[in-house]
Order: sequence, then C-alpha cells, then structure tokens
Amino acid sequence: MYYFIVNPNSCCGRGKIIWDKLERTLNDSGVEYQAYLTEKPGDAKIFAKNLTEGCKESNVIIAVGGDGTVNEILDGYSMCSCVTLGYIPAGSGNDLARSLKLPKNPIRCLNKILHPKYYKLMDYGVLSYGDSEISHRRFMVSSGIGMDAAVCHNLLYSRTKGLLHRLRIGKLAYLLVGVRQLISAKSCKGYIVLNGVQKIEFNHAYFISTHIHPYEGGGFKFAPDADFEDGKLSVCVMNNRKKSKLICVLLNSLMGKKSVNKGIRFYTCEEIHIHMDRPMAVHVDGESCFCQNDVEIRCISKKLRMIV
Ligand SMILES: Nc1ncnc2c1ncn2[C@@H]1O[C@H](COP(=O)(O)OP(=O)(O)OP(=O)(O)O)[C@@H](O)[C@H]1O
Repeated sequence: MYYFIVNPNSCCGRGKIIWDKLERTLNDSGVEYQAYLTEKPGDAKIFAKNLTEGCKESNVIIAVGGDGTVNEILDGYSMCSCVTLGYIPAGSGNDLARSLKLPKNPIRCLNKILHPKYYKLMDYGVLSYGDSEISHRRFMVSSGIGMDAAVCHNLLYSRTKGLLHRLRIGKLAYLLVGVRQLISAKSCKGYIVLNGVQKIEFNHAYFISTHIHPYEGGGFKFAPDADFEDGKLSVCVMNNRKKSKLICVLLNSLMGKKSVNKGIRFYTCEEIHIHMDRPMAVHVDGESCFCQNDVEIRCISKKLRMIV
C-alpha cells in the first residue's frame, strides 16, 4: 500500500499544486493509495508514527513537501524492515532532492516510486540537546549550530520568503537572510570532541555544520564529501578571525566548490560533541531546535530504506 504524507503549504502552496497533479495521475492509474494532508507543523510526524508503528505489512510512505516535511516524517518513523520511504520534492530548498538527484518533474518522481529500480539503505543523524531533560531529534540532511542555523530560524518566520517564492526567486530569500546574518554574526569560542576522543578548540567559530548529505540552505554545498552510505558525519567548521573569509566560504559553497582557505576545516566522525561558550541557534534540516551551548550529534548507519 502507498501512503502519501503531503504538506500542501510547502513552498508557499506549491505542495498543493503538485499534489493535485499527482492525485490525478494516481486516480488514472488505479493504484491503491491513501493520502494524509498536514494542516500544521507536527502533523507529518504523527501521521508517520501512526503508519509505521508495529507495521507488519509491506508499505511505502511517500513524503510530498520540502526538507522540513521529510524531517518530520523521519522523526516520527518506526524503523522496520517492511517500511520503505519515497520522496517527491515540493519544497523551497529541496537539499535532499538535490543530493539524491531526484527528477524535478513530480510525475517522473512518482513513476520512479511506483516502479522502483533501486532501494538504498541510508544513514540518518540524531541530534541530542537539553540540560535537565534531553531531547532527541532525527535529521536526514544536516544539523548545525551558529550562523547557518540562525539563517534557518530567520527564514522560518520570514515574510519576504513567501513573497520571493511566489515570484519564483525563492533562492534569493536564503541569500538576503544570509547576508543580513553575515553582517550581524559574531564569532564564538568553543570546541568539538570527535568520537569521544579527539578534542579540537576554536577561538572564532561562526558555525559548525554536520552533514549526512552535502547541501543545506537551498544549495550551499558545505560538505562536498558527505556520503549518505558511509556511516559517518561530515563536519564543516567555519572558524576565522576575519569575517570577510566567510564570504569566500559561502560563495564557494554556493558554487559547489570545496573551500580550501584557512578559515574552514572539515572532519569526519561517527559522533561529535559540540560546545559553544554562549548559546547559539541550532537546526536540524532547517527546522529550529532553539539556542544551545552543547549538542551531541551521531550518525545512525544504513537504517533507512529509501527508493532513489
Ligand atoms: N499545513 C501546514 N501549514 C503550515 N505549515 C506546515 C504545514 N505542514 C507542515 N508545516 C511546516 O512547514 C514547514 C516547512 O515545510 P517544508 O519543508 O515541507 O517546506 P519548505 O520550507 O517550503 O521547503 P524546504 O524545507 O525544502 O525549504 C515545516 O516546519 C512543517 O512543520
């Protein structure tokens, strides 16, 4: 059975337009399916939980929306061998779709899911945070602390984002908010501990971003070497006294190039502890996890079966 979890509001209503097309194709083809349309944040997680918990039959859960919708589904998902995930991108950033090289045409994506050639067992990440009560949040693409997360926080509440998406120049929203954050960003002292053993200190960190997939923020390739099947996190640390170096890093990432300047460092690990001397914004797949001083992030290897 195919279960569609649809965010009709993704990309300012594009989700609904795409879903209407998919629905017509599904009805014409006679495929048996059920659709669950979200009405608010959190719905996709509940639908995914109810559809996968204790599941004994072979089911395909198909996300229709952006990276935030996939994130919610993953967070509510019960991992079991009979459930497979499919994805039809309908968001504004679509970093997961970019990394998986999914077709831009939603009907082609649907056909791929209905007639799959390949399944992949994919890694995902888990972020843990909180002092007295520890919260855990799964992520599919990336999780970060600092300036990149502050951009995501701002975009979640940005009115300009809606307007620019309606004008079909949504990428500009990321750039505009990014530039605003760049002007106000302040670096912070902190350290990371890789796999519980290797401690590395930073005096001027702007952001630390951990990746399962290479892109975030709608096309910034912060972790060009990220591989969703290697059981590892790719970590990108932007640490430099000169803020101007950040501009080069952001431009290189936007063009898909790996930055080699002094300010940026890359690491790989299975788990990482990140400490910042003051609370900084944290995100998973572009969704806010508030401001934190300390977070733990680990990679769960090859547990998610997905049609690609
Ligand atoms: N019906 C709904 N109305 C409003 N918000 C919703 C609804 N359903 C889900 N959401 C929330 O919308 C947010 C963004 O959704 P989604 O990621 O699908 O789209 P997007 O932001 O346009 O795409 P991307 O994340 O790829 O940039 C998520 O935080 C999700 O919780």
